[in-house]
Amino acid sequence: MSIALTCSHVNKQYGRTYALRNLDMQLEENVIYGLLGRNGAGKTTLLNMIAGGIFPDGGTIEVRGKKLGRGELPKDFCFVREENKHFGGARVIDNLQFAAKFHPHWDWTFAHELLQTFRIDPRQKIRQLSRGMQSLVGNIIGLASRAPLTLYDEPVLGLDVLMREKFYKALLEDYANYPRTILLSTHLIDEIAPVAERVYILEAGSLLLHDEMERIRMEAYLIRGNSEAVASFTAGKRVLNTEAYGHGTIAALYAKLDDGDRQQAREMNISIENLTLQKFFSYLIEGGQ
Ligand SMILES: Nc1ncnc2c1ncn2[C@@H]1O[C@H](COP(=O)(O)OP(=O)(O)OP(=O)(O)O)[C@@H](O)[C@H]1O
Repeated sequence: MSIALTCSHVNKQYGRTYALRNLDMQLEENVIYGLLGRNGAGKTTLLNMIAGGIFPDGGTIEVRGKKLGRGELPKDFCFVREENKHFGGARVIDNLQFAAKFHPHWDWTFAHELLQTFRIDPRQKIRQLSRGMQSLVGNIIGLASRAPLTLYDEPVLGLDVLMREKFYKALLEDYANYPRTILLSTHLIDEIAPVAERVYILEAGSLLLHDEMERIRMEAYLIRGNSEAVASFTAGKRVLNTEAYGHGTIAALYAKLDDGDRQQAREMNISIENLTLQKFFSYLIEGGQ
C-alpha cells in the first residue's frame, strides 16, 4: 500500500472559526475518494491546503512522503477548483494549452475527445460559456492531466444531469485505464456513491467519519418498529440517530446484521431497509456521532 497524501493534525482558524480542526487524513495511491460535508464544513479549505494555496496554522501535509512547506506546491497534481481562473478573452484552447504545460502526463488526444463528448468548441471564449460549460472546461483539464493526485472541488456544480453522468462515466473509464488518486468534493452525495471507493465526511472542520463505500452500502440501515423492540434490537449496535413516530421508533444503524439479527427482527416485527449514502450522511450529521 503506497500513500499518496497524509494530513496530520491539520488546523486552520479564521478568527474564532475553525475551518479545519485537528484533521487527519490518509489517501492511498490509486483510489477514488469522495469528500463530503455540509456548507462550511471545511472541504474547500482542505483542498486548497493540499494544493499549497493555504498553509495550515498547525499540523503537516505530506504528498508522496514529502512535507509541504509554506508556499510550496505538491509535485504532479491537478486541482480543479469550483471556479476556474481565466484571463480576459482567453479561449478554451488557451486554457488547455496552458494546463498542458504543467502536467507531464497530459494527453491531447483524450482532451480533444472530451471536448467532443461535452460539445465544447475549443475556439470559444471562456467568459462566453455558461457556468456549467466553464465547469466542464475545468473537468476536462482534470481528466486530461492524468495527474497522479487530482483534486476536484464540486466538479458537477451547475452541470445538467446528462453532463454529470457523462463526466462520471469519463472519469471512471479513464481511471480504469490510468489509475490515480482522486479526491472529489460534492454536495450531490448519492451521485458519488457509485464513483467513490472511500469517503471522508467532515463536519465543522473535523473528521466525522471515513470509511469504505462498500461498508456503508452493506451496513447502513434504517430500522422501524415498536419502540421497546427497537431499543432491544439496537442495544450494543452503533445507532446514528433515532426518531419517534407514533408508538414506534425509527433508528438509523451502522452495523453488520447477520442472519440471526434478521431473524430476530422478523420475530420482533421490525422492518429493515438499506440507507442511501445521502440518508446515511444526513443521519450521521443529525445524530452527531
Ligand atoms: N478566507 C476566509 N476568511 C474567513 N473565513 C473563512 C475563509 N475561508 C473559509 N472560511 C470559513 O471556514 C469554514 C470552512 O469553509 P470552507 O469554504 O472550507 O467550507 P466548505 O466545506 O468548502 O463549504 P461549501 O460546501 O459551502 O463550499 C467556514 O466557516 C468559512 O466561513
